[in-house]
Formats: sequence, structure tokens, C-alpha cells
Amino acid sequence: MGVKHELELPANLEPMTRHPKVPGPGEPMRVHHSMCFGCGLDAPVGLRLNVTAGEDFCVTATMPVVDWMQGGPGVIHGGILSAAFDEVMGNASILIGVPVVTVNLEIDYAKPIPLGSTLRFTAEVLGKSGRKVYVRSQAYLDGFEAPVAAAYGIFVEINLRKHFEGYKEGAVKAPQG
Ligand SMILES: CCCCCCCCCCCC(=O)SCCNC(=O)CCNC(=O)[C@H](O)C(C)(C)COP(=O)(O)OP(=O)(O)OC[C@H]1O[C@@H](n2cnc3c(N)ncnc32)[C@H](O)[C@@H]1OP(=O)(O)O
Repeated sequence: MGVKHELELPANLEPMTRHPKVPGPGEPMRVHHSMCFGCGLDAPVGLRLNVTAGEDFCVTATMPVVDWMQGGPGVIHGGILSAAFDEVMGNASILIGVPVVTVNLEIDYAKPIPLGSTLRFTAEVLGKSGRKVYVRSQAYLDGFEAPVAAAYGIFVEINLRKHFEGYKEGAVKAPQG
């Protein structure tokens, strides 16, 4: 069995528009925090995902599968792949201009993913309903036509300032200089 889930979407999806200030197709998405495990370049350990804006509500990303990501011998840890999907899908949500956090993630792992390979991700926002944003992502490896893994995520719109109130004091800061 490969990728088998389909996300059940509500009937009352709302029309979406791409935010006018997000990067254009082919341009890199902005790093939302330099110490973010998913995309930050100052994070001591992190995925350092490079996400590129696509057309409409789509993004793409690539991720080299390096040794510290190992789970089973010679293959990626499922949690690392899940974190990568989370980051890529979160970036797709940015295209509609809504600050979100993840509330639900579902992953299909269809093939073992070897260390030394490079994963290619696609993600697209499928729709928005109230505060909920529905996103799908797929991961590909050279040599396989079908996705080697896939994910569905539900993200919920937040008030950015209020959501992180009380946590920011404990935030890890980027090293200076
Ligand atoms: C950082 C910005 C930069 C953007 C950065 C982008 C890239 C970063 C990507 C990584 C993102 C992450 O990992 S974020 C980190 C992991 N996630 C979190 O820490 C989130 C923790 N959860 C929460 O703080 C809370 O659950 C909230 C604030 C998200 C929601 O709480 P709330 O405000 O009280 O709202 P609530 O009524 O509960 O939920 C709102 C709607 O969502 C639905 N809902 C709630 N939970 C679920 C669920 N598990 N599955 C399905 N649906 C759910 C509810 O039914 C409701 O639907 P209805 O009744 O309205 O129909």
C-alpha cells in the first residue's frame, strides 16, 4: 500500500486569495524565524528547509537526507519527515496571508527513504473554512514516479501576538556576530 489517505474537506470552503506581499512563483519563501527548527539558518540543529513559492497556493522544497536524520539503519526517521511536512505545509499557508499553527497532521509513509538521498516536496493549500486551513503535501525521490510519502495538515489561524504572549521570554536567540 502506498499513499492512501484523502483529507475530508468541509463543504463550506471559502474562496481564497494569494496575499499580494508574498514571494512570487520561483522566489524563495522568507525564513520566518532564524532559529526555527524547520527553516532557520541559525538553528544549531535543524532541517534548514529551503522553500520556494509556486503558482497559486503551492510551494516546493528540497531536503537532503543527511546522517543525523537516521531512524532505522540507513533510512530517515519518520518524525523528521513529519517535521519537514509540517514546515512545508506551514509555508504554503503563508501564501494566503494568514498566520497559522498546526493542529493536526496525518502522514502516509510509502517507501523507506535512504540517507544520502534528496527529498523533493510539493504542498498546496486545498481550502479555508473559518479559521481552519487545509493543506496537502507530497514527497518525491528520484527513481520513483509516485510519492514516497504524503501528508495532510489542518492549520488554525491565530493572533500572532497573543498566541506567543508569555512564551517569548523563553525564546532561544540567534548567536550574535
Ligand atoms: C507561527 C506563524 C508563522 C508561520 C510559520 C509557518 C511555518 C511553520 C510550520 C510549523 C508550524 C508548527 O509546527 S506550529 C506548532 C505546533 N502547534 C501548536 O503548538 C498549536 C497548539 N494548539 C493551540 O495553541 C490551539 O489549539 C489553537 C490556538 C491552535 C486553537 O485553539 P483555539 O483558539 O482555542 O481554537 P479552537 O476553537 O480550539 O479551534 C479552532 C478551530 O480548529 C478546530 N481544531 C482544533 N484542533 C483541531 C484538531 N486537532 N483537528 C481538527 N480540527 C481542530 C476546532 O474544531 C475549531 O474549528 P471550528 O469550531 O472553528 O470549526
